[in-house]
Amino acid sequence: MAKIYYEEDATLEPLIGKTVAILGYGSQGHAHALNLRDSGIRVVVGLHQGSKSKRKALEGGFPVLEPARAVQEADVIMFLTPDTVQPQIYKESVEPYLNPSKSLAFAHGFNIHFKQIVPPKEVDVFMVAPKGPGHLVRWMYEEGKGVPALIAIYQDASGYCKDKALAYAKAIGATRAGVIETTFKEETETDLFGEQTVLCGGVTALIKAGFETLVEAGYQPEVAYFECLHELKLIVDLIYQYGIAGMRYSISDTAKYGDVTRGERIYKLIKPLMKDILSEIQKGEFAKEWILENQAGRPVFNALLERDRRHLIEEVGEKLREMMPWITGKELK
Ligand SMILES: NC(=O)C1=CN([C@@H]2O[C@H](COP(=O)(O)OP(=O)(O)OC[C@H]3O[C@@H](n4cnc5c(N)ncnc54)[C@H](OP(=O)(O)O)[C@@H]3O)[C@@H](O)[C@H]2O)C=CC1
Ligand SMILES: CC(=O)[C@](C)(O)C(=O)O
Repeated sequence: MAKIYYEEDATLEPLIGKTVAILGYGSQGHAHALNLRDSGIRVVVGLHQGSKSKRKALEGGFPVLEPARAVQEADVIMFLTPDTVQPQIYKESVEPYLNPSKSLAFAHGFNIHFKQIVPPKEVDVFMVAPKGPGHLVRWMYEEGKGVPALIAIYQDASGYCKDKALAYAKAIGATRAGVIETTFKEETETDLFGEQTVLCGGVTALIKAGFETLVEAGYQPEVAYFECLHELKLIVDLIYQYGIAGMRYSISDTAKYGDVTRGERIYKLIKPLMKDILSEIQKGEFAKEWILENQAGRPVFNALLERDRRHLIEEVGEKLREMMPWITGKELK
């Protein structure tokens, strides 16, 4: 089993007195910047001209600079912009100002693993990848807790790159929950797989298919919503806290029997598809498709998101959302 690093395994020392440039101030960016600063680390935010996030970063009390200026001021440069714009930012605003005293950091390994960014050998390159949405990274930190994270060391020119990565993980609260060391390859491939087949893509497919099956069979959309979305959180909360066995302890015997029989049929159908999707990721086919999609201006991305935005489940959700047990009762902003 992998070693898990906790608070006592990490020290902030490698970052004390240093400046971290957070490039981007979105889901992860705002959380890292606020948590780092609350942990006593100096933070500057790098945002592009006309950034919609600038107001929020200024309201957060951060110095907001052009990316190149932020990089020149920083000892650690953390890329928290969309993955698809990182190579251009690197070329234009980071690479010209690199020297052995600076470190590059990422929250996802995509651009390093797929060679969209190839750093010079003389700089440290590490990853601190929270295994959860950015807003939870901040909310959990504020509650004295943390979101677990993965760390990876791609280049250790200084000889103490891992100490820097653990210090960064500690500063954003991840060592409160636990940190596991991985590689850029393993994080990239497992993260892409998980978000496509189990988390976002997988669970949305299950919810939509279930909801549509019931509605098309003539049941009320509100009832279908409760069965296929609302209650999902409650069941997943049980799994999160007590495991699958714990969830099964709490549900009825009737539900358990349906789970282990009909669930088995679904499992057998989807596992071969999951293996195909993992293969596409490992061969770089997904990465190539996503890079080309962005070069073309995201036509498929925008069309499919708009299609889902108009889905009946969204309309019903708007009507029933206030009945949902909020994760934290906070507003996504
Ligand atoms: N979302 C998540 O929970 C997780 C994300 N990650 C990784 O974290 C990184 C950031 O993702 P995420 O937080 O979701 O990103 P978001 O889309 O939420 O935020 C992107 C931020 O980058 C800014 N930005 C866009 N273009 C530029 C630019 N050229 N220069 C500077 N800033 C720019 C945006 O500003 P504006 O809004 O004005 O465009 C915005 O503030 C990615 O590598 C992602 O894979 C890892 C784990 C989880
Ligand atoms: C939240 C998270 O880790 C994801 C789903 O992989 C992402 O947003 O990139």
